[in-house]
Amino acid sequence: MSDDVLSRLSELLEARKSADPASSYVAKLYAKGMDSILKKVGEEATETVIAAKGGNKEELIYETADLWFHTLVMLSHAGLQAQDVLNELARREGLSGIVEKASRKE
Ligand SMILES: N=c1c2ncn([C@@H]3O[C@H](COP(=O)(O)OP(=O)(O)OP(=O)(O)O)[C@@H](O)[C@H]3O)c2ncn1[C@@H]1O[C@H](COP(=O)(O)O)[C@@H](O)[C@H]1O
Repeated sequence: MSDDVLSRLSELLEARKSADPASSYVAKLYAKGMDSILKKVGEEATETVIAAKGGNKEELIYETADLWFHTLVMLSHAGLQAQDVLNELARREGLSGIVEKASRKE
């Protein structure tokens, strides 16, 4: 598979589905279930907003990484991967290209 960070992390999150919750943070989250994962996503989203308001770029990067990571765990628990979201963004990019071309013709 591809060697980018998101792909590697997606593979790791998939592998953690059969890992021991005692030795893995991700396996522990899976064992707690979707509601607990969503609670973490909500907390990390709030911490990201607070960091953005605070204006410290390092804090914002750190909290956004926490948020992205927990949304990846959420997707994985739902049977999805980062690539599914990247595909949707690519589809929208394609759509905006079509809209741009159409508006240039007008
Ligand atoms: N990228 C991450 C990552 N980002 C954040 N976190 C964890 O997410 C948690 C963030 O939650 P908080 O800041 O609220 O800290 P906390 O109080 O310890 O969290 P809670 O106990 O309240 O859930 C911390 O425990 C971090 O360690 C991560 N844990 C794991 N990964 C990746 O996932 C891989 C698999 O991890 P394990 O399953 O632990 O092997 C690792 O190799 C990493 O690549």
